[in-house]
Amino acid sequence: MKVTIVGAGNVGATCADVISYRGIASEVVLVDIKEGFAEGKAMDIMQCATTTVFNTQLSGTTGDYSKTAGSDVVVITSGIPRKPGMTREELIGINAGIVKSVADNVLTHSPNAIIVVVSNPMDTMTYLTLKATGLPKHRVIGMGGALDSSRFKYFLSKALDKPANDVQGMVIGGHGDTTMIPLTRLASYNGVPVSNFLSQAELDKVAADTMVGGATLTGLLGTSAWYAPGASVAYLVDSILNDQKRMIPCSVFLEGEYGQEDICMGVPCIIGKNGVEKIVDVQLNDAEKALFAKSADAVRNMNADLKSVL
Ligand SMILES: NC(=O)C1=CN([C@@H]2O[C@H](COP(=O)(O)OP(=O)(O)OC[C@H]3O[C@@H](n4cnc5c(N)ncnc54)[C@H](O)[C@@H]3O)[C@@H](O)[C@H]2O)C=CC1
Ligand SMILES: O=C([O-])CC(=O)C(=O)O
Repeated sequence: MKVTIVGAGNVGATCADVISYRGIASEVVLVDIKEGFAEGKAMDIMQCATTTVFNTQLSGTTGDYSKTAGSDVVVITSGIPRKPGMTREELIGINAGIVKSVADNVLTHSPNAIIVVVSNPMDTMTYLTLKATGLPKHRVIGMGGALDSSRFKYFLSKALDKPANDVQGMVIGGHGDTTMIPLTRLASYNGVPVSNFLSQAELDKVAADTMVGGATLTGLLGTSAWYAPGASVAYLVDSILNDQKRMIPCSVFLEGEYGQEDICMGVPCIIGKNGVEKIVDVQLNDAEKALFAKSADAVRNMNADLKSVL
């Protein structure tokens, strides 16, 4: 199975690294516009093959999309990341043009690929990719919910003082500092509701920390995060390529689900070899439905800024 990752920067290269050492794909092509950059990242990662022990064939190219031909999955991470104090939404001006041209280039050589959109503002970039390419909705998947959910489980595990892998939970809604919806009501410690162990104030703090998880890391690192983002993309790609049918919150096109139309935002999806195979209705309560509607309003406002590129 072949994966192309466009953007060999922090997130793209980390994703290539995880896909390689976990043997998720047999072939990975990294693409960047910076001369020699993707080639260098690919060579560096390939020189781990005998120490972390993998057989994935990873190569890099400076903009030669013919090398990406026949990809099963294409991941778009090209674009600029935010700096401390910025929101993801402020990246739209530069990233929209990049994402649109990249999507056109990859589809010329891989007309059947499933596209995973990572560049921010991710929900709007996913909507742009879907509208600009005309691809069926099951083949355009925005990655955000997998990452936000892993951060949610991290903060829950800290509050519970229990291993993160014993914690279940999901974040839906937009992938923004104020639009994410950590579903604390449905989170559990090995099936037991976390509300059995944590007070409402503690749960509120977990939710608040999760929502600004990316901003906190951007403040600490000077640019946005990459280890968890890259690993989250690899997790999603694994579910597609290996037809795992995992339930992963992803930004997908809604046509009435969760009360929304003509928008891409995070909802729980079954992800398999066909991409988005099903949207799962988790039966939100009234308060959660109100949060989802508010989140959708914000994402829709952002999408309105696409008029100049669409
Ligand atoms: N959806 C999510 O959960 C997450 C999204 N992001 C977003 O992912 C994007 C990438 O972040 P980083 O990897 O940290 O940035 P980075 O700056 O390290 O890497 C971006 C790479 O894209 C390349 N690039 C720019 N234009 C290109 C083009 N037209 N064709 C090919 N390559 C091109 C750049 O040369 C650079 O190497 C940002 O927009 C960031 O906000 C980051 C983390 C999580
Ligand atoms: O925070 C950012 O700008 C990058 C991102 O989407 C994340 O790490 O969640």
